[in-house]
Amino acid sequence: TTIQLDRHTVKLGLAGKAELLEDINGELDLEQIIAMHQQGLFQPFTVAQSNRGVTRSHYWLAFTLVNESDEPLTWVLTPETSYLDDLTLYTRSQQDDWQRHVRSDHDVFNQRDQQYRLLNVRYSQAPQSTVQAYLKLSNRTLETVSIQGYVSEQGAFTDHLIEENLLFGIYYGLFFGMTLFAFALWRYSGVRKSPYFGYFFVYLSLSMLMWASLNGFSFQFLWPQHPWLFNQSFHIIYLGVAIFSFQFSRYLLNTPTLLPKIDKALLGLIAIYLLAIPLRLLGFYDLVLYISFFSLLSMTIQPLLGWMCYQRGNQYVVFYIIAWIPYSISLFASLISATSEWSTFGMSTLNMSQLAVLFECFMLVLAMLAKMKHSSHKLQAEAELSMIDSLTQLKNRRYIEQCSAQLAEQVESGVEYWLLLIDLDDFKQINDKHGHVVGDQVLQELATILKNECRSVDVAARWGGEEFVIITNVINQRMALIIAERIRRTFAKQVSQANGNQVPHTLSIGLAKWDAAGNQTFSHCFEQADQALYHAKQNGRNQVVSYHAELANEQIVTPVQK
Ligand SMILES: Nc1nc2c(ncn2[C@@H]2O[C@H](COP(=O)(O)OP(=O)(O)OP(=O)(O)O)[C@@H](O)[C@H]2O)c(=O)[nH]1
Repeated sequence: TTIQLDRHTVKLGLAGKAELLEDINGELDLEQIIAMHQQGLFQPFTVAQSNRGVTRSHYWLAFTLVNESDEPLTWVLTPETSYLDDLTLYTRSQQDDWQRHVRSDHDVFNQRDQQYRLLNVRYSQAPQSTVQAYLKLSNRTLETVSIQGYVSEQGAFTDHLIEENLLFGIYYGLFFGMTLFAFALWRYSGVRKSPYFGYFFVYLSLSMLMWASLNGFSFQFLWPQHPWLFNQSFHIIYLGVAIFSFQFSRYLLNTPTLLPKIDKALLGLIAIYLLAIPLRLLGFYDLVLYISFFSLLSMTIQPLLGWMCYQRGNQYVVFYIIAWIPYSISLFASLISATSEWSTFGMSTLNMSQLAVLFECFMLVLAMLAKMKHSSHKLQAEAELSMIDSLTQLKNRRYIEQCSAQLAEQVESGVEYWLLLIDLDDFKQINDKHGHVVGDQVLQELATILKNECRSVDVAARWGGEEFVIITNVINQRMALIIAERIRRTFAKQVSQANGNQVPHTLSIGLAKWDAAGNQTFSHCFEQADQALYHAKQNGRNQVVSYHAELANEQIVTPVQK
């Protein structure tokens, strides 16, 4: 049970080098402890005994520190956990009197010997000397207890701190970088109304706060003057982390729609966690401690939630599932370590969790990106669907309006568009004679002809009722007339069949050149095509009429062979 110190001693664990005594009621004083030690009531302290679970017990560690060098040596003693309430160290050098060093996380930060995130005692040991020590670790309330302690030579400890701070600097730098990136994503990508971003930010902030509390940085940087804030708030922070992680998941995964029953259960859990917050403020400490640990434990079901949503077709949640797996495993291990005596991992699981939460948040940002991409595809698909005519599966009038505006913007000089306005002849009679269903069938047959007669670069659409539109960019009027004439003839030849009856039909076409490059508006061109169509109807139907300037005054239209 002796600890040999030298200039290179860094974080030398007391396990294996100390003896342990549990003081269940915390009533024993130094005299009694010394007597019990002499009676052999202490037992060897091993790593396996460091996790004590949730307890009110106080613990004593007895050990001896030896400085064999010819120089004085200053050492620093630190505990395992940041949230230890009280640390009392009794030391006796050679035959001197016993000295008592009392440290508490209820004291303001700058009272600490070493400005370090964990409580500590600094002690200068004379050359060639032996120091006998009893270390008492205790909490003022029910708490998860891990009783390891570490001794370091001060110079070596300072070097170690440089490394540790660098690592934590990188860690928090990555966290803040990610927060900024997520914020920029939210601010500039048009998803400002998506609630999952809001929940993500709160979850991220609370997670950082929770881990800053658990690793002790909160005492150093967040509330150095008000350490009581930690003891009053940490269960509420746990609850907040759980509440916001579930809210984030509900919105990201869309559980209300995909998993309605499970979603109700999640809402139930959230309600319990919310209720626990005022209970804690009212003083129900022990109950809320267990609820808050349970809330963290319940978070580990989230990869499963992701998996269930994935199976129901939410393919974009893959990143979400990957995000949660390492964090769930390490959170689970941390909780087992903290609340039971089974695990020998000690607090290394907390370090694992800290790394895992960084990875998790990074993957959750990717998950949100994936969701945004998915949503924009869905919106695009919906937008496309809203521009399709359901009866004929041709594009509809809305599409033509949008597409003509785009064509007008992008048109290059020298490109000519031609507009064909197609209208069935006496369609009302077809409906009246054969019924609406047959009328629909005729419209569908015409749509098929238009699809076949158009090239992929042309646009064919149903303008409304029994009127159709084609925009084509053939090189001259002759080509446009050929296409129009081919459509007219094919439709006239193809007699429809309905209930054993033949349904003959014809159509008329008004043709107009759309001088988009010359700033002619589409609606102006449409009017001209409409005038041409009017003349075709006036002139006996079943024909193509091409618009020209004198048309409005002419009685005779341009006939095309029937
Ligand atoms: N079956 C069916 N009929 C439709 C649809 N949309 C419009 N109609 C009918 O199309 C007919 C158009 O009639 P009118 O505007 O008088 O034109 P028309 O009978 O074709 O005469 P002209 O155009 O002058 O040759 C009306 O009876 C509408 O009810 C549809 O989606 N399905």
